[in-house]
Amino acid sequence: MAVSPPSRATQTKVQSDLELPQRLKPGLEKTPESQGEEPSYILRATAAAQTLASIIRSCYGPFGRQKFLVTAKGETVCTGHAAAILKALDLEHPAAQFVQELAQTQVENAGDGTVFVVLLTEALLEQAHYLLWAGLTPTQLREAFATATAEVLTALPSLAIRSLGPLEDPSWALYSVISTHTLSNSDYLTKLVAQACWVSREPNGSFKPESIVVCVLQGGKLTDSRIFPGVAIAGKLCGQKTEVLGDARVALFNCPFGPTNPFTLATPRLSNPEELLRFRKQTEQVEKEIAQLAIMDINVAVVLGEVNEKSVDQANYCGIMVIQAKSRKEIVYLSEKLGTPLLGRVLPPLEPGKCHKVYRKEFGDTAVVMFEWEHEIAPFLSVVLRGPTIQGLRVAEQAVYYGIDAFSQLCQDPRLLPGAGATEMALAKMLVDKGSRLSGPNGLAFQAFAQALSSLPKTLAENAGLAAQSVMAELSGFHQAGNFFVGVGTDGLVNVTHEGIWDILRTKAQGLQAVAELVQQLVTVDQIIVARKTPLYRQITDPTLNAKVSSPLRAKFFGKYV
Ligand SMILES: Nc1ncnc2c1ncn2[C@@H]1O[C@H](COP(=O)(O)OP(=O)(O)OP(=O)(O)O)[C@@H](O)[C@H]1O
Repeated sequence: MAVSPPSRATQTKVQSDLELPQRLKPGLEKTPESQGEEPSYILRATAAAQTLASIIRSCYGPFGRQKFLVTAKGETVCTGHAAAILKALDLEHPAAQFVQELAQTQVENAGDGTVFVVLLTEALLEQAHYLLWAGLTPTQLREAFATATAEVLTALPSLAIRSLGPLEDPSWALYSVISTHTLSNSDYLTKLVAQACWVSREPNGSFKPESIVVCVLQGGKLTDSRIFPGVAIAGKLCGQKTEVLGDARVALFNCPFGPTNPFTLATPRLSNPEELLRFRKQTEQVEKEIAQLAIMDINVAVVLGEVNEKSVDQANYCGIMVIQAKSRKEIVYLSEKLGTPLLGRVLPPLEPGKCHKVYRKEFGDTAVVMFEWEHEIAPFLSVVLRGPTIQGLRVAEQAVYYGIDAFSQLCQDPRLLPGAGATEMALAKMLVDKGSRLSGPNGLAFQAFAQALSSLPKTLAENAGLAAQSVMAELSGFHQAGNFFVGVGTDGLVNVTHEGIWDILRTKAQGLQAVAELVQQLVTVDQIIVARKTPLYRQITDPTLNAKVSSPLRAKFFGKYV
């Protein structure tokens, strides 16, 4: 039986009463005095984690909801991407900040599992709260949780029943991850990503996620999306020179291409001699700058900013192809891939970006600008996504990145686990079985961990709009009977091996390990100490302890904690 809330704690039975904390002994009732002993910090940390989890709980799984997110720049986006939602939150409670950081680290390291880590942390903290209330000391709890975590991490690989072969098409292994993050055409997108990943894989089996570039191009349908060798950008060609078909030498500019004052060469409005003089000087300066580019053999200029017509004429004259990038992301990509800096002035770079060809490629009713390398050293591949709306393209782009990260994980460890909550339920059953044979804190911690793990399939059921209690009872019945491949699907329980729902072992193991470490740390915290920006160091629990201004030496010592 799992660890229950305080009101039910008195009914919990494990083997040895002697080793149980006082409040878990049979027949012991909750007294008013004992209420005063609530471990208040853990209660507040649990409440903070609950608040955070409540924001993204509905995003978990393939039936997850979308949210309107108003970004700091005031832009409204519609997203179900938990990492983006979490990143946007301004949190005050340190426990919530730690959970937010944990989720961020998970997404950076594994590219997936954001909601999983937040929900599991919340559930484990809730269980920790009950156990501390019941009388376990923080040290006992931390050690017992560490034992339960070790048990889980040891058992986890034994549940990985499939593995991606080195020469196998990875579509089946990427489908769950991509379909969870797309609203439509999951099959098409999965095949596209699988093909891009498979082609980009090095002969020795390694894979660099950064070798795949995603370019979004509004218009058409998602099924018009394609893969091209090289880097594709949705930039606009500005001059007469529309291609460089060998030995391209590229410079990137994060500034206007031409005079910077409002009296641009195309529309001069000069009302006095000083303006005329300044205008002429600027024109000469720009001519010099563009001539300098030509002297240094630059034949492609990519500009993020305004492009002046007269400057383009000058570039045409010098044989320079001018491309106006549509977004900062595109030009940053190019800077990374070509290994040349993004310059704030029109100057020749010390090291220009080199590739074989730069040209416009017709693509359905539109075109992209391609940067291509010679075949044998072609280091990049572009997934060009089409779609009628920018919002839809953003979702698809995110799903592609999830797929690429998943493939990267699989290249490091090809093992996969049954998904849809089946693995969490199998682990929970194993912990309950082992926990019921253990006495004292370890037995309780095993049961608490099991309870926390089973909250994940329960959330999948809730998000699918199913009757969660009865689904969980049925799911538990199947797992008790040894059917470890049963999980939660759209209309109820499903056999995940038949449905092809797989989770990546490496991602799940990383998430479990990180959550367990954080919870073990949080259960031993008993206070929040806030170091103010002014040199006032005080405990927020006792405002009367306000220290006056500290000495410079003291300030120096505490400086590193501020
Ligand atoms: N078709 C499906 N039916 C049921 N469950 C599924 C299906 N596809 C994926 N899942 C399950 O959904 C869960 C993952 O959901 P999701 O991707 O939303 O969470 P996450 O990975 O923790 O967060 P994020 O992807 O935002 O980083 C896993 O348990 C996975 O097995």
